[in-house]
Amino acid sequence: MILLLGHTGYIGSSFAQELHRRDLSFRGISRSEVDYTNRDSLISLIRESKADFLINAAGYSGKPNVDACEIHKSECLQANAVLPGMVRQACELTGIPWGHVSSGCIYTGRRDDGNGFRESDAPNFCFRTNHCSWYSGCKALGEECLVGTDNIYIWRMRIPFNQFDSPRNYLSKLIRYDRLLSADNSISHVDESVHACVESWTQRIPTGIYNVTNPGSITTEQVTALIQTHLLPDKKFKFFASETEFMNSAATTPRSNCILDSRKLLSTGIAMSAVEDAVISALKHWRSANHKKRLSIR
Ligand SMILES: NC(=O)C1=CN([C@@H]2O[C@H](COP(=O)(O)OP(=O)(O)OC[C@H]3O[C@@H](n4cnc5c(N)ncnc54)[C@H](OP(=O)(O)O)[C@@H]3O)[C@@H](O)[C@H]2O)C=CC1
Ligand SMILES: Cc1cn([C@H]2C[C@H](O)[C@@H](COP(=O)(O)OP(=O)(O)O[C@H]3O[C@@H](C)C(=O)[C@@H](O)[C@H]3O)O2)c(=O)[nH]c1=O
Repeated sequence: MILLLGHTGYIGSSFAQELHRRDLSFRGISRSEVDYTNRDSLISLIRESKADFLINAAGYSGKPNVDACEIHKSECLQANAVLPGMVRQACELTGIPWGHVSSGCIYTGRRDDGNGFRESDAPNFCFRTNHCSWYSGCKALGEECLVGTDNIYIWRMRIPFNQFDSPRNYLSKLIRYDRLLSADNSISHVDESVHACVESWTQRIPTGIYNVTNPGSITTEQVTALIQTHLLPDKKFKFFASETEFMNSAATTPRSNCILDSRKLLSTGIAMSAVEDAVISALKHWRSANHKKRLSIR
């Protein structure tokens, strides 16, 4: 039996669907039902439910985006840095393995050799290095609280998207933002990523950190061109002249635009589609928010 923390969230609900689709026995837990942020409550829950795996998809990601984490600093710190360390204690004391949803947003740019960041590379967009966002700093701290843990999968996703129009979907965001930042990013098709995370447990691949992004990277301009080709041929996109202009007019905190190397996951036999193919697939199967009519442009 799998315990799923944060099943009401954007990423957590995708895990719930994937577990349901596979007919795997699981129980989604919400803080309103059991306060899993309390270590003893979580330990009791693990013991009573006889769980043999736990997925932590709970966290504070900010709505509509990470700018909100600059205002709600204590919630972000508690949910992204303190909670993982507390879940670690509960899982270690009860002896169950677990998976933690982390973020590739603890990096910026690419490695000095031009390649994507590997799982073994130290974060370079965190409180220990440069000027990072509060969110990214807290996510990196959360991973620090897990150093030395056995029996854990740390799944790093980035900028989720899929075929369902939603305020959290990267494709929906690009369609709706007034102006766009030019960037090159590794991104995660949510359904494929969650499938890969669950697969890592069902196949019992070696535990550790995994970058769970679609192989490769994609620029904002490439994504908008694909949106025009496959969904909205008449849509015009406007871009910021620079990151400075983006920061001055649309954002309060810097964004982590970065490239991750996802070959470690692939080496275990778990494959995700190339990033451009994943974006095209989402656009070809696009479903508007009410799942009935196609997204209308302003
Ligand atoms: N969305 C994204 O772009 C990405 C998210 N992630 C990570 O995935 C995890 C989930 O994010 P996402 O699904 O976007 O977040 P959501 O806000 O959609 O859901 C998070 C869930 O976490 C639970 N939660 C526990 N503590 C808190 C708290 N203090 N404040 C708010 N919610 C809390 C809530 O469930 P309940 O109240 O039912 O217990 C909530 O539904 C986070 O760790 C995030 O860092 C990683 C990469 C990308
Ligand atoms: C606000 C804004 C962002 N962008 C760009 C910046 C960035 O490249 C991309 C996404 O930025 P947003 O601010 O929408 O999303 P952001 O909150 O930065 O998204 C991040 O959330 C956390 C939870 C994660 O873990 C990350 O993986 C990532 O998904 O869109 C624009 O082009 N125009 C805008 O007006």
